[in-house]
Amino acid sequence: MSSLEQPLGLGDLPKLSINRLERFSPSACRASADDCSPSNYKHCNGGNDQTIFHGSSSWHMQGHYTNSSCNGVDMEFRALPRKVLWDLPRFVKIVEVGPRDGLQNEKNTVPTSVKIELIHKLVASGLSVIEATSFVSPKWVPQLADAKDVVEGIRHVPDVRFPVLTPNLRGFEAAVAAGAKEVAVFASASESFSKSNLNCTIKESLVRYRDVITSAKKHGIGLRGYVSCVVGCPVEGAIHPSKVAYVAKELYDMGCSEISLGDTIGVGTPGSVLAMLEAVMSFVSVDKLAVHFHDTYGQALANIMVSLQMGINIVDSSVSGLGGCPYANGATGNVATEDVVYMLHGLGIETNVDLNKLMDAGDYISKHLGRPSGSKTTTALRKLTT
Ligand SMILES: CC(C)(COP(=O)([O-])OP(=O)([O-])OC[C@H]1O[C@@H](n2cnc3c(N)ncnc32)[C@H](O)[C@@H]1OP(=O)([O-])[O-])[C@@H](O)C(=O)NCCC(=O)NCCSC(=O)C[C@@](C)(O)CC(=O)[O-]
Repeated sequence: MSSLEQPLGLGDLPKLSINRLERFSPSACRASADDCSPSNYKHCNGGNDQTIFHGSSSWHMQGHYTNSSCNGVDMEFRALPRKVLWDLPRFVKIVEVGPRDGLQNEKNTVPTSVKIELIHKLVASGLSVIEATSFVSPKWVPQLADAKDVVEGIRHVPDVRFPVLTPNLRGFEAAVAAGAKEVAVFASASESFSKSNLNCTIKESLVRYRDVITSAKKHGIGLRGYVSCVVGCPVEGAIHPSKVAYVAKELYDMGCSEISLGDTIGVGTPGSVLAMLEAVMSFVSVDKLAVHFHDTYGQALANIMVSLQMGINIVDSSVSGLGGCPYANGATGNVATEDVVYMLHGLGIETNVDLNKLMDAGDYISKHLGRPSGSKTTTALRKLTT
């Protein structure tokens, strides 16, 4: 990765003639950098060893902290970034949903071989969880009618989890027969969306999922649960947080080990997301929660940030920002994985993902689809390097 491709932290802004930002300049801290090394941070921050010093790049957050905490220049800023960033996780697990959520909404069906190659490229970037496909009715989602062949094509790949969506027992059995080791069930917090997406009420979907979950437990199959429309529904409008909390709790109590909260149409803002998370977190422990944002209104990264601040450390995203739900009018793609990785690395949060290789995967699928990447990071970096 060239230096241009490294995520920029606040320390990259010394040229701005804004006084407050100048005080964050890494050069302002250089003289005292040794004193402020991560190993000495305990001393610098008054003995508290909780720290976000976990990146190694010079552009990660430590320059920012060492500067403000050790040279005595700016005590005001020592407290401020800590207040805002202190509780961020050290590591975020990214659940890549591009091959499933991303491709289920494409006008033209993507060939199986391209899907498999995309998954291999995503694996090469370091992603450890990649949602591969769905075992749903091909009449409802023809784009994923080749689910069995996709699973067959990746089943030899070691050390990576490949969950697949299953809407009922029939889908579950087909997934297991194909070799899937992990499945996801998907309910909705909106009655109308449940009807349009699953052709049943929320209650009926939960009854179906009880069977799937019982069977999954018997077979030792991993289980994820989705709640969609967690902030808004294309038909009903705003969704009350209590409805989300109810469905999340039901799925969790039935045995889903992770609950992904989906803003299916991307209408959430940090304010509405916060209220929703607070309600859900009253019933489901935060370490079992993931967030899944579509970027329809450009709010996804802000929503992820507030989720991290709430303690969530699992984020769903889609390479190149592919995606959308065929049964949610107006929903655009998921937040681009490249943009999420760029932001997280800029915050000094580890992901184990190689941004360059991830962008290669994005280029591959974008080229196949005949349109530019939906990732702003890729667009910016490709301009710099060509
Ligand atoms: C649930 C059903 C099947 C009900 O669909 P239905 O029409 O009510 O069910 P049915 O039992 O009457 O079956 C209809 C036909 O589908 C067959 N069938 C039935 N089940 C299966 C199966 N598993 N696999 C393959 N075939 C199946 C069944 O055999 C029958 O075939 P026919 O007799 O007509 O030839 C249908 O509504 C469906 O497949 N829905 C899935 C829609 C979907 O995948 N939507 C996108 C998911 S994205 C999402 O939910 C949001 C999320 C997770 O991404 C998070 C976020 O973004 O917020």
